[in-house]
Amino acid sequence: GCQSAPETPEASLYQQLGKRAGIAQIVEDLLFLIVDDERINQQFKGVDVASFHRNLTDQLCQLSGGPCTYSGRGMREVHADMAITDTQFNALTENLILAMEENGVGTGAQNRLLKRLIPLYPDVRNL
Ligand code: HEM
Repeated sequence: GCQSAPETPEASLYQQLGKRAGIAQIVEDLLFLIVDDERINQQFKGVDVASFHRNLTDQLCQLSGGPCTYSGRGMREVHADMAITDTQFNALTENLILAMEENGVGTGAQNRLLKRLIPLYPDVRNL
């Protein structure tokens, strides 16, 4: 096969997202999209934006193989009382994709990140 790439896939996804600074920008743009999205913005009323931004950035950084440690709460615990619907889950995913598009992340890298988020789905939906 063509296994000549020296980096691990994890390190390369982190690079493709623009390292922690790039991920922080994606999360900032995601926050603006969330605020404008009537399907989900009511869920975010009263949220500590700075801490949400830091924790989500660390989580995506760690998930993409970067040198970050997520120090927020567990996904099930955080989202348990929100009664998040499939429509809302998909709306957030759509906004994340848009935020990645806005930051020039390629489709392949987008899909690799989404693939790593899929295992969190049952926790976020409290299923
Ligand atoms: C794969 C999907 C998701 C991931 C990876 C994710 C990740 C996170 C993370 C890392 C935090 C911060 C936790 C902390 O500060 O301790 C958080 C908080 C939050 N999430 Fe999600 N989330 C997802 C889906 C959703 C959806 C679909 C909604 C609602 C539409 C949502 C609403 C919230 C809200 C409102 C908070 C703030 C909670 C608080 O600070 O009290 N999340 N999420």
